[in-house]
Amino acid sequence: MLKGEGPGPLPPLLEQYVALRDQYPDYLLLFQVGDFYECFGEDAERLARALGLTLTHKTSKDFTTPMAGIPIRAADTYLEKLLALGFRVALADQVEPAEAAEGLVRREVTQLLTPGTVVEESLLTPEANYLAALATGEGYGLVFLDVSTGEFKGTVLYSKSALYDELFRHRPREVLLAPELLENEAFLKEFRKRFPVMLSEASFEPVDLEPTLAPLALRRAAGAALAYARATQGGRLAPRPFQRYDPGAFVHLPEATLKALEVFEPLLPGGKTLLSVLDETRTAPGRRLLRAWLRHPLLDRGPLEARLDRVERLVRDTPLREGVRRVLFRVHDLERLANRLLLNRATPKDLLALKRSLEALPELKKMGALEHLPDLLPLAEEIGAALKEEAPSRLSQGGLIREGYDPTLDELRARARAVLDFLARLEEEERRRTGIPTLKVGYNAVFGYYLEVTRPYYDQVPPDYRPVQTLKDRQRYTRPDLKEKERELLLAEAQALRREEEVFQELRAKVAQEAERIRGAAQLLAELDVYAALAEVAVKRGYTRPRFTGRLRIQSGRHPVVETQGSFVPNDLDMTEARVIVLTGPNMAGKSTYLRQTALIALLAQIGSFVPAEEAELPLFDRVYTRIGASDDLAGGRSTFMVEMEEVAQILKGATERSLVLLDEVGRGTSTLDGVALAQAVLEALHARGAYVLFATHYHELTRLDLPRVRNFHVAAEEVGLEGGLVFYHQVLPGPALKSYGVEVARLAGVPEEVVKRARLLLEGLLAGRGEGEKVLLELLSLDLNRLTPLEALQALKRLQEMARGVLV
Ligand SMILES: Nc1ncnc2c1ncn2[C@@H]1O[C@H](COP(=O)(O)OP(=O)(O)OP(=O)(O)O)[C@@H](O)[C@H]1O
Repeated sequence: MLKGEGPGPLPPLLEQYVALRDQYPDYLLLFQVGDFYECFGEDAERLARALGLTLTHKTSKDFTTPMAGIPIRAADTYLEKLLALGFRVALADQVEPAEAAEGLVRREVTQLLTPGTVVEESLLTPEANYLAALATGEGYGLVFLDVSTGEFKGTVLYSKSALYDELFRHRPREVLLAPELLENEAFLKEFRKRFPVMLSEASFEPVDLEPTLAPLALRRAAGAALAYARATQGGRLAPRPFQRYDPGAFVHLPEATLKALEVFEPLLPGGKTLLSVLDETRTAPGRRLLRAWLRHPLLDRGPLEARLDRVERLVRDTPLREGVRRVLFRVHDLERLANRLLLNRATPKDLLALKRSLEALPELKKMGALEHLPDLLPLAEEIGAALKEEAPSRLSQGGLIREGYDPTLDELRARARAVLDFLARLEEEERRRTGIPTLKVGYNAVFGYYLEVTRPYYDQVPPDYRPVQTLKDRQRYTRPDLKEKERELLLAEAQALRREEEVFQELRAKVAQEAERIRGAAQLLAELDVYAALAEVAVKRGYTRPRFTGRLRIQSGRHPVVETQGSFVPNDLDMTEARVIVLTGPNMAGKSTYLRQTALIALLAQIGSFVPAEEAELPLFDRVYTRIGASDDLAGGRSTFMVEMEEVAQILKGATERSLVLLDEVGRGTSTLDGVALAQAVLEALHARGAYVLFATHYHELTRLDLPRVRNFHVAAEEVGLEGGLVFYHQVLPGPALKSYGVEVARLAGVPEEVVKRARLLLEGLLAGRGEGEKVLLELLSLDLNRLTPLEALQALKRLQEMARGVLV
């Protein structure tokens, strides 16, 4: 019922509102009243709260209820906001003109908008807009559908962490959960925490997928996505053939890695991302494809070299690169255009955009940028022959079809024009006939065309004029033949308008037959766009082509994002012999940056991009793991240390000899002794595994690790002056750092002098005293006597003795 006060039945308007609203219980119903969309009752309160609107009251005789509304003129802005807030919105429009209505205007729900299914260009960004559906069975069946482009794909995942990784990668705006998941409270709770997104219900009836062997969980999820999307689109949907993909066929990039490397999103608001540095694309499909590549870097050399060849060609051939980018600038979002064609939603403006885009393609062919582009020029010519260059955006306005395209239309227009000519001549003729110099032909909505005579000439009005309206100083008349002409004109105009619509629809249907070829062209253009963008970045920033030699050796590598923000000191990395690098150096020296740049270079190489280095030899990594920084999961209720160890556990479970692992201060979240012990054990395990590990740490104990493939490096910094000022060189050099400078950095940060002094004193005490002694004991206890060879035992003894000597001196 409607929240309100007052006895008796609802006023009729509100009754109509409630009836429609109750048909769409999961939606916020916006109800057109004239120039506004209104909500009443509790929904009015929700709307006002969500959008910060003032709440008013709808009051009639003995009834009052809260009311809030948005102007239809500015509806898009508000709708966008509502969708972003996770509302589903139903638009109930007036479907007949108010003047034509007998009593209450008829209203119907004309559009259902949900975050994951919008197709209105005004409510979309150029990014992919995914609706996801999730069902269980032999694993998690996860399906993504982008209603705006028709992209439709899915995969089966066998662990929750893989599931969340995949969700994080795609960032769907709405997720449909199968009933067994919606009813599983524990799952739901965790899901909400890990992946806060709008959840919706749908019927999970399985559909057939190619290949028909697809597991039930996948077929159910696909069925749910299709059914839900179809319902919001009024039954119209044009999905592309379902694509089943295997995340294992790509480099594994866990959520933590994408976050830590700031691939798509900055860690701090306003920060720059890898994507923002790379995104020199010129078209929306190109931008979406670049994102897709970054989501799924490749494992195999063949396709990577092919991509690199394409990029290299555009790097070397500057006129070609510039030409391509210039042409692409004129190409519209062909993917979404093709989709709108298939849905019968393309507007005249869409067809013109299509025409302009298609016209640009032969130029690309001529340049030699794309050989296999389908020839769609005839289609562009057809559109050009039919539509005027400045077609109105709405069909109902008419005037969009060119003269000479359709004989029937020309004939109707000629008829209308003849009447207009007659009316134009009429004024002249009647003035002559009646001798009234002020006689005028005019038009208004009530009387149609009329003849107007001013008072002084009333006696000259001829007998065939019939008065229709008297004003203060003038009189308006009509004439039987005038009425007739007017009817003729209106009829011809209405018929012409209808014919225009028919012609447009025929044209659209004809163009829609080529939608698949347009999609094909869109795909090729998107790729070209990405190659050109990567080439542009490579030239602009001085990247080089990586070589997949199986060795990890980077000369003068840089961080692709940090280097754009100021001067940057390039650094080398050579892990030909080494597998573990222990990196020490004061805070702020550049350890994290060095770690990240290594992974970013590898990632860039494995999407087929040039890399920020003078020279880069790389293996093909299968996974990139990171454990960087304190990613508190306060919302998830897990402590920093707990999160850290969970991530470490994942890494230890998954890392192979082809994996790249970045560890930044692992162990920091707990007591020093625990931390050192854990860090060492983790390093030893990864070392045994043969993974490529970069380990940044303040635990100088770790620089004494005695393993064959461990190397020590440090980031250079220097103390200047007696007061312990610190200069950072950001230079990575062999050997461990001599000390950690933590106290000096604290001083730089403005910690009061007396505290710094006290810390220095304490530090000296610690260095000289107990701390070291404890480490000797720890080392002693960590020896596994059952597994030591006599030689190793002797070496350990020697090391212990040296350490003990250090303590006592
Ligand atoms: N090679 C470099 N050239 C120029 N500036 C750099 C370089 N490396 C790092 N920086 C800058 O130095 C600052 C500190 O870098 P980073 O965070 O990597 O230090 P860190 O050693 O990891 O510090 P902490 O131990 O406190 O985490 C950053 O602002 C970064 O932009």
